[in-house]
Amino acid sequence: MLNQEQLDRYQQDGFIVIPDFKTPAQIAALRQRAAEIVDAFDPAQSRSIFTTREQDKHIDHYFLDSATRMHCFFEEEAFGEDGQLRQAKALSINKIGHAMHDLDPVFSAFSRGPELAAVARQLGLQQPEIWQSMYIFKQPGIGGEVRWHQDATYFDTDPVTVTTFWFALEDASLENGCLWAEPGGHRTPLRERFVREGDHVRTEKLSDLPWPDDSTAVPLEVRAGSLVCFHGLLPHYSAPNRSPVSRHAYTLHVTDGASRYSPANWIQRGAEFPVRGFE
Ligand SMILES: O=C(O)CCC(=O)C(=O)O
Ligand SMILES: [Fe+2]
Repeated sequence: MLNQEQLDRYQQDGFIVIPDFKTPAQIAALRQRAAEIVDAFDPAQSRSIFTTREQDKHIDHYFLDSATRMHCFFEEEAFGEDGQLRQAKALSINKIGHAMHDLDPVFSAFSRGPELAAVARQLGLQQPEIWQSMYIFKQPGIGGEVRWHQDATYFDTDPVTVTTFWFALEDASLENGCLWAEPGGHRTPLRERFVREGDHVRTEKLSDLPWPDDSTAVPLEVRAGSLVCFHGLLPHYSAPNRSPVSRHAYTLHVTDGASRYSPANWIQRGAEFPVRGFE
């Protein structure tokens, strides 16, 4: 799948863009399925329109439970001061997460197959384990920023093996909030760790190293169908989407079963719902 030059580039930069990895038909099927999940979603389930402390607890549970389910999360700017949605529900959801790749046949088919298995192998994942899937809408007008982070913050393993497989389902541009990354930034240390303690999660600061800015980071403007793979220590970010055009993407976070997966990671799987790879 990848030639030596592309693999060298991955080592050098910490990311690689593979154009035309998915066909328009594959993308259409995933978009259709996502739209159906959103359509079936009852906003009262997430309780995210309430802001009291009691309700915050529900939001926590709604988030933690999503590790093994398919939950819809609203954009932060989805609601007006009157507590009502500012645009249609279908244009208000920030993302669906986090187990569609195992629970839904359409998502599972998109998330697996010999091509993905081959890329994972070439990137050094001996025993790929897909922990999480996210369908990110980056809605027109209100699509939220994803602040600078490293994905190893959320998928801590020893050694670091988490690798992100990010699929553009629409053209991603500077206007609609494409990804930004810092070439070579995968050689910087882990800055934060997201730790689960029972029903709570917290973020531990590990390093004072600053995040990149647009003097060193580059925008990853890619066409629909592109696959972007990146290293778990690569700092990345995406800006708010103030444009009238959405920026749908689908992303998988994958570790190597040969590395030790931290028992403090927020997503855990057991024999009742085992973690699977690309096969
Ligand atoms: O799509 C985005 O804006 C951010 C995605 C991301 O952080 C990821 O896939 O790890
Ligand atoms: Fe990320």
